[in-house]
Amino acid sequence: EIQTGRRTGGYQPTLWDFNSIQSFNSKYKEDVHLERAAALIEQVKMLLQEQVDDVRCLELIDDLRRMGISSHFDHEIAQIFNSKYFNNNETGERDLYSTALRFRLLREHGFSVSQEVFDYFKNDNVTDFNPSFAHETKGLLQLYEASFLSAQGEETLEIAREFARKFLEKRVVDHEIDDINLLTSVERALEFPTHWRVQMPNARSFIDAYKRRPDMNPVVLELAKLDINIVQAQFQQELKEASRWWNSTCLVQQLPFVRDRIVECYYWTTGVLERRQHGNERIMLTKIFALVTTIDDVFDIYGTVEELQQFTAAIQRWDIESMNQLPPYMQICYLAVFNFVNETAYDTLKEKGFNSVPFLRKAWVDLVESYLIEADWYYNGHKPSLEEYIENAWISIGGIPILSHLFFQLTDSIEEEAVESMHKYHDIVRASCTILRLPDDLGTSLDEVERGDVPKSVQCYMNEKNASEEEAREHVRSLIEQTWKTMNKEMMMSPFSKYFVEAAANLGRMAQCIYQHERDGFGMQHSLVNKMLRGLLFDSYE
Ligand SMILES: CC1(C)[C@@H]2CC[C@@]1(C)[C@@H](OP(=O)([O-])OP(=O)([O-])[O-])C2
Ligand SMILES: [Mg+2]
Ligand SMILES: [Mg+2]
Ligand SMILES: [Mg+2]
Ligand SMILES: [Mg+2]
Ligand SMILES: [Mg+2]
Repeated sequence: EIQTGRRTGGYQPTLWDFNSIQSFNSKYKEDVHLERAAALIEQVKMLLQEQVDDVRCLELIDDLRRMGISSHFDHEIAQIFNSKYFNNNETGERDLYSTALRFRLLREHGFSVSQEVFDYFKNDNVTDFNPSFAHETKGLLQLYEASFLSAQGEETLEIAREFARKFLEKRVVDHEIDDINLLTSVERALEFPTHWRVQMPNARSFIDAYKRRPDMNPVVLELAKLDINIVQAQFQQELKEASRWWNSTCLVQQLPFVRDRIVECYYWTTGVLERRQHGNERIMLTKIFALVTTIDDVFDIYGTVEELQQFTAAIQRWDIESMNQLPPYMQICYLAVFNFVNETAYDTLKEKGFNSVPFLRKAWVDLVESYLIEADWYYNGHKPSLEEYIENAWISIGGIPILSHLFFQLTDSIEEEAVESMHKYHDIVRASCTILRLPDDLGTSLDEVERGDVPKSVQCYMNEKNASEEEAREHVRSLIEQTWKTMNKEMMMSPFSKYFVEAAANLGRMAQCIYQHERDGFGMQHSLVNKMLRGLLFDSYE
């Protein structure tokens, strides 16, 4: 029923208070560890350059990324991919495993290699893959992984995914995979394909798997174990700074109903911005996540319709005088956003000579307008169709200000044309926000609808199609898969900086990570996600 008056979100307090966050420490800040890591990095560079067998080289590159250390080797890896040898399409080999591995890594590195490399493995009337490959577990696994790099209309990759999934699942069920490491890799891929996995939050579990492999390289393993501890020490420093900012805003004290989740906000950024040098960007992004969470809760839980209309009007006007008409709890929200935007815009103007205020302002206005639409729907008991809902909800998830701020942070020389293209909302923005929105609905909408919120994608589909919840969830999962095809195409074509495109893809990936198993790893602090979070931020890797 429609509850009026002040509600609560039913969220638990934070698991880590200010003092516990400030007390985290790591011995891996010391030079002795940094020097050892530097020496190991040089040895792995040699390893990369010595690899004459290109499949072994591809496997090493894949392993380095999954263990979270490939950013040390960007230059060496780029050299390898740009060498003619790797780039030729008419590869002689007729081996499913190496063809699929090469295809995935080339596409992941921005080469739009054609799906036709798989034609050889299809049956005569090209409607499916040749069943003679159905017993090659390693080849099937790489074919399955490669299929997630598909853009719309790439029929062969569509067929590849179904073919590989069918036979991999069969081999798992029939216990036909004797190699425990291969079985682990297959189960891991069937749960989440590599292409959908963020790097740092998954690194620890992959290092665990790597050290059990007979073909693991001890130098690579030592570097991976040392490096994840070194990066943990860096992440802790960044988290402490973000926590000091959050504490100084006093938003938690003044708005006790909002989610106090600064650690989870910071954790999110370790998936979005995976490069060591982007520490300041992670701290800025943490602030955005915290502000979006706060305002989302004001609209979803606490504000009356009149107050929400006033807040929206004040943001639309974007002048400091507008604060006066707002109730006190909204004044502090307003000023927190206003100050944050102007502070980041100041940096962009100072460092890059570009005035980002009009674009950042538009991003925040678009967000609160979408919140107001949802609030109106809720208070009027409106049940939108799935299409009507998504048309607004890809905006109300908060990805637009996130990506707008990231655009200015991650673009070195800012061109007016690229800024306009980004802010008309380029397809890559909508794809990223949609892959952020849909897993969020799968993870949070049951709690949200129970406490009182607008029907979300799952509920809209159930209402519209008179479908069961499981049918609705399956449909939403298929929408995520479809949206990834748009994201894949945009990643290959987009005119934006490599780091921005990477962050846009990772923003959605991290939602899939936070809401894995369709539970709320953010608001409700789901234990599985919390274990991964502690493993990356707090517990050293021994
Ligand atoms: C960072 C976020 C993705 C953004 C702010 C907090 C979130 C975890 C999510 O919160 P939620 O309440 O689920 O958003 P919505 O469903 O109310 O739009 C929206
Ligand atoms: Mg909400
Ligand atoms: Mg909301
Ligand atoms: Mg809402
Ligand atoms: Mg939600
Ligand atoms: Mg919600």
